Amino acid sequence: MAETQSAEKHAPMITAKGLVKRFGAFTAVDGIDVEVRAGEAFGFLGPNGAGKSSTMRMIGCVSPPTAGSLRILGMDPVREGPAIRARLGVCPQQDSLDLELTVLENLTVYARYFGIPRREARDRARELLDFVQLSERANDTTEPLSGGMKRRLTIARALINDPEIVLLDEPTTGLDPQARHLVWDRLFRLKQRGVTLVLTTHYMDEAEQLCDRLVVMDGGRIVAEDSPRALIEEHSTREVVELRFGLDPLEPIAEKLDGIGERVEVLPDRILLYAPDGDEAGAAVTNRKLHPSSVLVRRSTLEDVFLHLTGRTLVD
Ligand SMILES: Nc1ncnc2c1ncn2[C@@H]1O[C@H](COP(=O)(O)OP(=O)(O)OP(=O)(O)O)[C@@H](O)[C@H]1O
Repeated sequence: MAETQSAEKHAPMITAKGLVKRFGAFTAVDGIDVEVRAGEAFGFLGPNGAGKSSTMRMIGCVSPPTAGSLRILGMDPVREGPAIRARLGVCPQQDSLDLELTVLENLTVYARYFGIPRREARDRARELLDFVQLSERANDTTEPLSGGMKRRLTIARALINDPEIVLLDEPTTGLDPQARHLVWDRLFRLKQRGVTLVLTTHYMDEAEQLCDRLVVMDGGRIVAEDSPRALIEEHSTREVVELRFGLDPLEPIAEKLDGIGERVEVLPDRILLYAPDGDEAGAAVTNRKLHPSSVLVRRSTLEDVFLHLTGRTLVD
């Protein structure tokens, strides 16, 4: 018995092997392998169209896989969808709140889908509004809430059934920086409570802030998988020098940087010089009598990892 419990405790929450989603002749998810462990925050990072939402919808048991295998909490999403959904919280990309209901009612009405008794639903709703810092708005209609408040309410709603896994599809897209930080803070606290978080994002800073591990997706495939730090160590240098040269053509300038740092990338508006020591690389540029209009030395990010792996930027 103890052995079974221990095995269950360490069993992955989600396992996908060779998972495929096709829409007609188009392959949106092209044979991905993923394992999400209990208590971690796991991310799918990639640009628009990478196949992140299609993957999330399969995990959320609303879209059947075309091929491959998928197990969620040890169950099959096609045959055991309702049993899985009872233990999942889902925060979709578009808020789907009932704008005419009050903030509190959005939670209590949703609780009915899970058969939560009225009184318990009310208590839990109040507790969750406290958690997402919306208690003061409990009896207001939902419509006039700001985007950030609506997103926090959607997160609270996803928690009404006390889920073991919470799926968040682009949790902060469209929010201003302050609202994003508030959402990140709540999600971080949720993780501290032991809830497993699975999120998609095309913001590299969000992935770095929240994810213990992530997969980088592009064109329906996984191009890399690890912790944010390990991905940066493996696929980039410690520092990056961003060089701008006004309107001068950049390719001929980039050729003159040969031998400085480890790698050069030319973007439409700037040159990125990858080097362990950015200041040293910046000085070497000046020594070659090149005169950039601006020089910025920064640490490598997941954006640099994505650029290195795919040759493209995450957010155009
Ligand atoms: N129901 C559908 N029918 C046809 N094609 C679809 C459908 N859903 C998604 N796709 C296509 O599959 C590809 C992957 O879409 P998906 O929404 O999974 O990407 P994503 O990485 O989540 O991007 P986004 O951030 O835009 O949601 C896209 O090219 C999209 O147009």
